Amino acid sequence: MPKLVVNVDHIATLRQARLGIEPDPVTAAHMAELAGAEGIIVHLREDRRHIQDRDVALLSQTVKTNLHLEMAATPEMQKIALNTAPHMVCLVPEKRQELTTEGGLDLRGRETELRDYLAPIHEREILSSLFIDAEPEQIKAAAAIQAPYVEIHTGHFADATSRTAQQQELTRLLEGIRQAQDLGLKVNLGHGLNYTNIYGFATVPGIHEFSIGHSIIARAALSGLDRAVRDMVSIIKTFAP
Ligand SMILES: CC(=O)[C@@H](O)[C@H](O)COP(=O)(O)O
Ligand SMILES: NCC(=O)COP(=O)(O)O
Repeated sequence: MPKLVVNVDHIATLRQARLGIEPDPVTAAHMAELAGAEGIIVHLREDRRHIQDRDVALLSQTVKTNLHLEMAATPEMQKIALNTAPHMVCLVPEKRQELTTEGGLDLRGRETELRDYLAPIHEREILSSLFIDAEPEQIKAAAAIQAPYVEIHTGHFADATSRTAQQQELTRLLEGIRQAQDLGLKVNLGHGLNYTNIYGFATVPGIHEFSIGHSIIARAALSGLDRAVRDMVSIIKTFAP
């Protein structure tokens, strides 16, 4: 059965609105784990718009399941990853002006660079994942970089504005998932997934994890974090193994 890994970035977004101390993403992570999350994700952005270095340091000591650190492939983030030793790092693209992640990494021509970038992380026995679009060239490049996981970007599927467009995006994702699995990559899915669109993946075999943040935190704002996580866990537990 796929795991639910909860991204607590937007607990920190609310905290940073007043540059205060609450709500604390560290507390939220613990609550999410108690509610059934099998991992916690934080995206330490270069601009620190939400998750702070303090959050990553504390979470690396307090998360009982698995901590996933999303980060740009920079020397600063490599040093932080090596110092905090999360269970997994996920390399994601970043643009300061973006509202949220807009797409996957472009791996083409960067195979050697990223394989070298990940080498010290792998030496510390930290797993790695590459956040990519479901494009054949990107999936082939991910296999060449030898990161054990890919996280296939589901944002275009989530943002589709018609059923036809959503079905086209879902078909593209399913083809990408199959190609990645055929190349021996473990497949996670994430970005923009919610309590409705996630059913598109209910019968897809071999998905390792769903990385979900915004929709869970949005529901939590109205019905509480425990309920929001339990609701998503109860959906995913009905999915194909
Ligand atoms: C990579 C991804 O899709 C998200 O996990 C990422 O965290 C989105 O960035 P924000 O959390 O800043 O919206
Ligand atoms: N990598 C995707 C993630 O961690 C959460 O993305 P979202 O659900 O906040 O869009």
